[in-house]
Amino acid sequence: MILELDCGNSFIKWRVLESSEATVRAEGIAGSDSALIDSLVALPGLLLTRCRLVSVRALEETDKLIAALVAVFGVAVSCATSAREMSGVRNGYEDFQRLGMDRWLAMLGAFKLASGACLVLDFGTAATADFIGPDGGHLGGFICPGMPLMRNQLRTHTRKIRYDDAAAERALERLSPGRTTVEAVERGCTLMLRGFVLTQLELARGYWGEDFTVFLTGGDAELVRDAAPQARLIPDLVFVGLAMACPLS
Ligand SMILES: Nc1ncnc2c1ncn2[C@@H]1O[C@H](COP(=O)(O)OP(=O)(O)OP(=O)(O)O)[C@@H](O)[C@H]1O
Ligand SMILES: CC(C)(CO)[C@@H](O)C(=O)NCCC(=O)O
Ligand SMILES: [K+]
Repeated sequence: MILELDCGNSFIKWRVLESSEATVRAEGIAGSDSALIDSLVALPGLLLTRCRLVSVRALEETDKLIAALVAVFGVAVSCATSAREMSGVRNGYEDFQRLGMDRWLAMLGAFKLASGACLVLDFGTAATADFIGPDGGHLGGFICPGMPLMRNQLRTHTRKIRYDDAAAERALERLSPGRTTVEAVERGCTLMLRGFVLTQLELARGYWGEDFTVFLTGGDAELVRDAAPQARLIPDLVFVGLAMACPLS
């Protein structure tokens, strides 16, 4: 069995594939290294042979997680690393190593699935957009605060914005102007993200007319779905790219 890990800034997304790589045996989201290991240890019949991992965390943090995986499961871990070019995609950053690995892998996955120009939109801790031309050339992208950061900045820097997660979820049943604090904040931030999507779509149309594929990914992709009904919602887009960047054999 193969363990795949996407270590973001807030959560670790994980899944276990059968060795054939054809079926997902188990998957989940962990808030910490130890929570990840607990979830894995609790899986019945787990027999890991390999592990592939992508991280946007600091090197020391990532190394610590790898050491723990090696210690607990005795598994070899291969880590996705930056490249100037891979699978027909050319990194557009001035310094290619500075481009977030999650963005790079999502781009590889998207270009493979689209075989043409694509706009990749990822909604996690940060919201990101990346533009890949029909020839695989990455034009660059944008990074903005995602839903968790926008909401937490408001909570942190105001005195009267306080509410719990349950109220936040209920507030998003509609997007009409809020009549409570929680509605006003949750709906306001959601509309900001939708505005971000519309702006990116406009930019992409400027480059490629209607000839491009839009990909939505990340934990909060559902929040902006209505703003891009033509988009392909691919929650595991980073994992598609991870398998390309870290082939096992
Ligand atoms: N089961 C879940 N557990 C945790 N967060 C979830 C879950 N489902 C959806 N989310 C949403 O996903 C968001 C986090 O997104 P995601 O996990 O893609 O990114 P991340 O790991 O925090 O950050 P990064 O952008 O660095 O990948 C949170 O705002 C949360 O609302
Ligand atoms: C932008 C995030 C935080 C999105 O997860 C990540 O891709 C990252 O840390 N990137 C490094 C900076 C950059 O991509 O320019
Ligand atoms: K991400």
